[in-house]
Amino acid sequence: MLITLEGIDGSGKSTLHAALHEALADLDPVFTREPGATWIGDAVRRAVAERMDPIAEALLFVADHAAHIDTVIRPALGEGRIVISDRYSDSRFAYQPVVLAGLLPDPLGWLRQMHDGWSIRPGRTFLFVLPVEEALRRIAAKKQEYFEEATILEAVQKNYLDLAAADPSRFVLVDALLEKEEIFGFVADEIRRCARSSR
Ligand SMILES: Nc1ncnc2c1ncn2[C@@H]1O[C@H](COP(=O)(O)OP(=O)(O)O)[C@@H](O)[C@H]1O
Ligand SMILES: Cc1cn([C@H]2C[C@H](O)[C@@H](COP(=O)(O)OP(=O)(O)O)O2)c(=O)[nH]c1=O
Repeated sequence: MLITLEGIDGSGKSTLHAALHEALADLDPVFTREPGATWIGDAVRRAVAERMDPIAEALLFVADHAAHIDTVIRPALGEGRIVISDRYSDSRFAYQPVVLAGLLPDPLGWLRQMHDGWSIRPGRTFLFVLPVEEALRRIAAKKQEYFEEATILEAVQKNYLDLAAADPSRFVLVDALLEKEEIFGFVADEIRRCARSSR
C-alpha cells in the first residue's frame, strides 16, 4: 500500500514522516521521499536552486519520480510493504502548473499525461492544510526554494485543494495547525486502518 504526504512547504510533512518511524515501527514501512530518493534528486535540487527553465525543471521532477518508482516503490510494494512517501506526484500537479502558467496551454494536462500508464496511484494521500502566512513563519529561518513565497504557495495550496476535491476517496485533509502529537496520532491510526482493510 502506498501512502503519500502532501502540502505546501512548512506544512509539517517531514516532521510527521520522521515521527511515523517510531509510531508505525511494528508495521515496518518503507519511508521515502520526492525529490531525492535517487541521485536524480540532486539534479532536481540544482535545477530549482538555479531557477532553470520551468519545463526542464518539470521534466527533472518527473525523471526523479520514474527512478523513485523503479528503484524504491515498485520493489517495496512487490514485497507487500507499506510505503510512506514525503511528497509524490500530487506535488507536481500542485506546484508545476504555477510555474508553467503561460508557457504551455494546459500545464496540468501535460503533467498528467506524462504520468499516465506507468506511475503508481497512491492508496491514501494526507494533505496538510494551513494558512500560508503560518507556513512561511515556520520556515522563515530556513527558507530554501523559490517556491517558498506567499503568492506561489497560495496558488499551490489552491491546486492541492482542487486535486483533493476531485478525488475525495483518496485524499484525507489534515488540519496542520493542530498540535504535532494530535496529527501524529490521527495519521498513524488512519494508516493502520488502511493497512487492515487492504489485507
Ligand atoms: N503541528 C505543528 N505545529 C507547529 N509547528 C510545527 C508543526 N509541524 C511542524 N512544525 C514545525 O514547522 C517547521 C516546518 O515543518 P516541516 O515538517 O519541515 O514541514 P514540511 O516538511 O512540510 O516543509 C518545523 O520547524 C517544524 O518543527
Ligand atoms: C516533488 C516535488 C517538489 N516540488 C517542490 C516543493 C518544494 O518547494 C521543493 C523541495 O521539496 P522538499 O525538499 O520536499 O520541500 P519541503 O521539505 O520544504 O516541503 O520542491 C515541486 O515543485 N514539484 C515536485 O514534484
